[in-house]
Amino acid sequence: MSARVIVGAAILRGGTLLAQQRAYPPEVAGLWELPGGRVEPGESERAALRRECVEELGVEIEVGSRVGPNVPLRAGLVLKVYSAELADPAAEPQPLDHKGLRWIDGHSLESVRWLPADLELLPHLRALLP
Ligand SMILES: Nc1nc2c([nH]c(=O)n2[C@H]2C[C@H](O)[C@@H](COP(=O)(O)OP(=O)(O)OP(=O)(O)O)O2)c(=O)[nH]1
Repeated sequence: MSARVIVGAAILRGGTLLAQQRAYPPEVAGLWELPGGRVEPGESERAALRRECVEELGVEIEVGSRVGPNVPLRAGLVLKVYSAELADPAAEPQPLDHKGLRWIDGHSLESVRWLPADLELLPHLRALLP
């Protein structure tokens, strides 16, 4: 069976990248990740990203192209990241399911406490920022 896919959105606005801080489970609470989550059976990866961003952030996004490689997570799961923008640039994402949100510039990217898998993607995320 192929690995189940977790999609992550690298949402860009004004030269910054949106990150969200996990509230649970305890072993990763306080660490930062990209908005996203599991692709449901029969759902496209882009549709899953749009759904997750409505659920987690309360905003619509436009999904762009793939960013970086597939990153294997624990057995049977793989993380795939896509670039994205807010459909309405004036909309303000809300941390509906997370501890907090942060718009990160290129200089701060490395100092954020990311989930381990996301560290592998940092050079690719850095390349999206001025
Ligand atoms: N959304 C997201 N998840 C990530 C990233 N990096 C990373 O390792 N993950 C992991 C954390 C979770 O194990 C999984 C995402 O699943 P999820 O967002 O549905 O998290 P969850 O634990 O609430 O879901 P579940 O397993 O209870 O269904 O992928 C990332 O940048 N964004």
